[in-house]
Formats: sequence, structure tokens, C-alpha cells
Amino acid sequence: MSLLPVEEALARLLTDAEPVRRIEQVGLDALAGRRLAGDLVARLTQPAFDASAMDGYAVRADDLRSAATELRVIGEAAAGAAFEGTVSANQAVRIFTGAPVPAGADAVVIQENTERPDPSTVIVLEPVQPGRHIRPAGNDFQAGKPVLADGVVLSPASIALAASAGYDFVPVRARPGIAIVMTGSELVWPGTRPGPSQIVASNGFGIAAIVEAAGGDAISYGIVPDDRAALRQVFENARAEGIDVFVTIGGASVGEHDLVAPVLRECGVELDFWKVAMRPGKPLMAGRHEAMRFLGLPGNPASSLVTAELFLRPLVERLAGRPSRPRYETGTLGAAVSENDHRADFMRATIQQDDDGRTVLMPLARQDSSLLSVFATADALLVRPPHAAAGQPGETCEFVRLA
Ligand SMILES: Nc1nc2c(c(=O)[nH]1)N[C@H]1C(S)=C(S)[C@@H](COP(=O)(O)OP(=O)(O)OC[C@H]3O[C@@H](n4cnc5c(N)ncnc54)[C@H](O)[C@@H]3O)O[C@H]1N2
Ligand code: MOO
Repeated sequence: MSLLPVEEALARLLTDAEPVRRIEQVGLDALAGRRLAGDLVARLTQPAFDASAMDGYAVRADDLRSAATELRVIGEAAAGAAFEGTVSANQAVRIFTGAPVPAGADAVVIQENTERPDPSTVIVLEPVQPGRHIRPAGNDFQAGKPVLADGVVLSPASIALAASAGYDFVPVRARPGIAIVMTGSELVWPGTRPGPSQIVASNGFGIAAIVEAAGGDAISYGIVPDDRAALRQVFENARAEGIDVFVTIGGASVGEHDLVAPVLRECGVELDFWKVAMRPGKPLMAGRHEAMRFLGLPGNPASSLVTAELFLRPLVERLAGRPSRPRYETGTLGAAVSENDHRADFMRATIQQDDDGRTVLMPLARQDSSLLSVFATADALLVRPPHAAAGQPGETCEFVRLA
């Protein structure tokens, strides 16, 4: 297969990528940013009773005709502890914010407008309108009526609303399940000390962060050695689990230990492309097996992160039903760059604002695709199209912002 232009590879990857339709029930503590599946109908009424909005006295407005009226205090109502009796003429009940308003009372006077000469007497200093400082039952929402519309992205307030409307689990659209497999017999888990000729597996954790930011559910399938049977097994596991995208990292090139393409072909994956005209990331491959998509990222750290930014992120956004943001922005070159060959170059760069407010791209000095320390300082990928002529500071350039 020849090298495919980046735009064409992306277009092929996104062909038929439709939002995942599955629905799942998710607990209140994990709902932030999730998309509601179906209108949410209140199971409860809020408030469930006429409630006091203030600390003061529940009274009958009719009793308070004159400037200072003396009423007999017949009891107390607090949040969670109602007064069960009835307020009759010239009576009042001491009441606190959130408490049910007792029968017979039709207003609350705030305690600042009262005097309490003795425990059984209150003097109300001002008349009050009926309904004053009372939150009527159902003022917020009513059982049986929708409180949140299908498809909304759940905000902090809407999560609290769902809780208050009687839900502990809420139906939301499932996030696309993205299996991440780190291949390589040299890899050891982070936090363990690598032996001779081993290295720590790192790429998958960066890729998982990209997946989650794009609205996907990153599912770690751990490290798989360069072993055909082991790779075949995790692929079958992913199929059985109903994974939406099977992502491998490493083993994408042409060496004898680079097993990903041959093994996945044996597993029935139809490869759509393998090798893209880009640097880093040339050995990128993609394919499908029935409903499951497959994306094979190259193993070099910068290669895996760049290909994940440019290919995996938009794919996950599509599957998550999120609008894909336009990736390429225009800026100003901050340093000279040499002419480019046939592969689009995605140079790790920093972004600076110059005195005229222009967005200036400064390519970092070292561009080797193994350098995570360089990548971690980058704000953007400076895009150098295939066969671009040498560029000078001040010229227009394109870039992809790193989130
Ligand atoms: N003869 C050729 N050799 C190579 C070519 C080529 O066209 N012809 N392409 C090169 C390019 S470009 C790339 S990119 C690499 C990527 O190849 P692989 O996908 O097979 O990557 P690996 O060989 O498995 O690993 C490369 C490098 O990255 C390290 N690695 C792998 N996985 C991880 C991980 N999860 N975390 C951290 N580091 C990882 C691995 O140990 C290697 O050092 O191939 C070139 N070769
Ligand atoms: O495509 Mo490789 O990513 O140049 O190192």
C-alpha cells in the first residue's frame, strides 16, 4: 500500500462513524458531562409541601391589620419536623427556613420584624401579604412533568435537579468503548522498574486521556507481548465485550516483531489503510471487523500521540455524538523552517502571542518521535504540508492546538 494523504485517511476513518446508540444507567456521582437519553420525568414534586423561605413566624395575614399585633406562639416548625396542629385566629408558629407551613397559616413574617416579649407571645411589627415568604408546593417542579430534555449534556445543576427529582441513576447515552492495547515484549507497567532492555509503557495513558477528553470510555487492555496468540486473544476479548474501537499501540511497522497488521488480518480485520503520508506516524493503520473499528497507532511516543490527536480524537468525538471541532487554525511562523518532503510534518511547537496579538508558532528544536520531554512542552502541532517550500518567520502557517 502506498502512503495515503492525511485528509484522505481521516475521511476514510470517519466514513459511517455514527453516534453510539446504546443507553446505560449511570449513578449521580459519575454523570458530569454525560448526555441524557430520553426526557427525564420528575418522580417527585418539589417542594413537596408549602415551605417557609425564611426564619420567622407562620401567621394568618388577616390577623395583622395594625402596625404591632400580638399573637400567641403555639408551637414550632423546623425543616424535617412539621408542626402538626392548625394555626387559628391570633396565633403564630415559630418557623424555620425549609419547614412545612402549618395548616391555617398563609404567610411567614421574618423574625427581624418581630419582638418576643415572652416565650408564648410574639409581637409582629408590620402587616404581611398572604403568601409572603412561602414557597408553594410544586413551585420548582411537579411529579410527572419533564424536568430535563432528551440529549442535554448534564451540567452540575442538572445533576442536582435529577437527584432532587427522585433519581439515583439516570439513563444516558453510552460512551463509545475504546480498548487500548499496548503491544511490545519490552514493555513493563509504570511504577515497576524496567529490567535490562525493557522500557516503561507510557503511550497508552496519554492516549486514554485523549479518548476521555473526546467523550469516549478508555478501557485499558494492558500490555500484550509480541506474541501472535496473545494479541489474537485480546482482540477476541474486545469483540466479545462489544468494544467500539480497538486501538493498538506499537508493532505497526514492518519488522519481524511488528505483528499487529498480520495478526489482525488473520482475525478477520479488513485493513482499510496502512501507512499515511505523515511524520511522525507513518505506520498508522485502520480497519474494521463487522461493527468494531480498529486503529493501529505506531509505537514511538510522539507518533502515537500525534496520530491519536489527528485520527482517534475526531473518531471518538463522532461516536460520542459530539460536534468535531475544526482542527486546523492559522497562525504566524516564528522561526525559519526547511522545505518539506512528501510526508505532512506535524512539528511539536509552542504558541506565543506577539505584540500585535498574532498567534506565533515556534517549532521546538528537537523533533525526534521518541521525545516525550519535548512533546510535553508543546502547545501545538505546526503543520507542514507535503512538499511545502522553506518557510520564513512572519509567514502564515497552519497548526493544530493541543488540548
Ligand atoms: N524499516 C523500517 N523501520 C521502521 C519504519 C519503516 O518505515 N521502516 N518506520 C519507523 C517509524 S516511522 C515508526 S513511527 C516506528 C513505529 O513502529 P512500531 O509501531 O512498530 O513501533 P514499535 O517498534 O513497537 O515501537 C517503537 C518504539 O516505541 C516504543 N514503544 C512502543 N510502545 C510503547 C508504549 N506503549 N509506551 C512507550 N513506548 C513504547 C518501543 O519500545 C520502541 O522504542 O517504526 C520505525 N521503524
Ligand atoms: O512515523 Mo515515525 O512516527 O516518523 O517515528
